[in-house]
Amino acid sequence: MVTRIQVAGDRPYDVLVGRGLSAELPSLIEGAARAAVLFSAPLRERAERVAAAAGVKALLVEVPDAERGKTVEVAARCWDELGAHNFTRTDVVIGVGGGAVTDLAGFVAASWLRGVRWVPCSTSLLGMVDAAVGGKTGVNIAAGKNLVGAFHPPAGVLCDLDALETLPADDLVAGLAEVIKCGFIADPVILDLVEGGEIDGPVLRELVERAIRVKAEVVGVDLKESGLREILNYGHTLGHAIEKRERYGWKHGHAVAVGLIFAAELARLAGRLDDETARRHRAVLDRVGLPTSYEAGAWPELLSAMRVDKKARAATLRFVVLDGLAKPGILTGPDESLLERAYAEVAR
Ligand SMILES: NC(=O)c1ccc[n+]([C@@H]2O[C@H](COP(=O)([O-])OP(=O)(O)OC[C@H]3O[C@@H](n4cnc5c(N)ncnc54)[C@H](O)[C@@H]3O)[C@@H](O)[C@H]2O)c1
Ligand SMILES: O=C(O)C(=O)C[C@@H](O)[C@H](O)[C@H](O)COP(=O)(O)O
Ligand SMILES: [Zn+2]
Repeated sequence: MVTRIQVAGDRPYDVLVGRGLSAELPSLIEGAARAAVLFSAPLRERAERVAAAAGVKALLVEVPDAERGKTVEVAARCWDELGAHNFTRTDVVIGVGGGAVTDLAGFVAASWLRGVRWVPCSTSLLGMVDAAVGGKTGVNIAAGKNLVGAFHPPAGVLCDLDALETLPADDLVAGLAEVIKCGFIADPVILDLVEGGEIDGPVLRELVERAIRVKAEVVGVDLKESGLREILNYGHTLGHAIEKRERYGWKHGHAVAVGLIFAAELARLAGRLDDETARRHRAVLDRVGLPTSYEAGAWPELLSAMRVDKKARAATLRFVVLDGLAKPGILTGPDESLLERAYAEVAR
């Protein structure tokens, strides 16, 4: 069974969730003569199958794995490959991999000839529920996470659940951080499911579909993050600062997990969130094995890294917080002392 979740916008597209989805690819890239298939080493076999299923001349482009591939230098190498093979505006870019590869593939597509079509074939939980949906593409630079990029929605998204069978357990857990984020900002049934028992088979599929629906609803009305879309950044202000401090060696989902607890404590200390909902953050993240603390001495460096967060306006930091379960809002310009007290709750 294939589930289709539509994402609205100027050019609406579908996110397909199911098994063995390669046969859906040709209809998404109709009119293309060539496809560049970007992948990293662990996904070579899958990328070769996707390339064969595309039904057009395919150029396989291997990129470094995980965050090592999400750089300007790797993007430039991809541009050179497209140039060497005379890729034109009717050709397409396909990303086969987790969020890092699809963010890179989307960025290469957004920037090549000022924008060509692209399709993420997402292979990680985090990629399916978040990175592949919504058209945020980009790379990291020394100054911070995802600081160079473009909004460039895909032609369609393939979430082949078969891929999750080879996903390392640690990466499945990392993906749950974004699923749980969706539970807190919009769909508490997600939290009930995660708290309820084993996360496999039909429960995993339900979680994937529910989280995609949360994201699709939001990006369908606010592609460029002029308001509502900011809620998807819940937990990311501190999360991205941790990733930068770790030189992108921490998994994104792990950093977001710590960031979610920080944001919950911030809201609780600001008098906006009740104790029980704040406590639930730690409990649910802990339950699935996500990290819930970070180095105490890192605070000054993290505070400075948060200043390049995309939600900041001039010198004013802004945080997504909750005013209750599934009631996201913005906390603007909190005192440094409040931020420090919230950090003390995650510091070890
Ligand atoms: N664009 C967005 O809206 C958005 C949203 C959320 C996250 N992101 C980005 O996504 C990235 C994180 O994505 P991620 O958690 O998928 O990490 P990732 O892409 O680094 O993948 C994690 C690891 O899993 C491996 N892997 C992926 N699928 C596999 C499979 N099926 N079988 C075996 N190995 C597999 C990868 O090769 C990698 O080693 C971050 O860069 C983050 O910033 C972007
Ligand atoms: O799609 C969004 O919008 C999000 O904020 C989703 C996040 O999970 C994701 O990590 C995103 O890449 C962060 O975006 P950024 O603009 O803060 O870099
Ligand atoms: Zn994220």
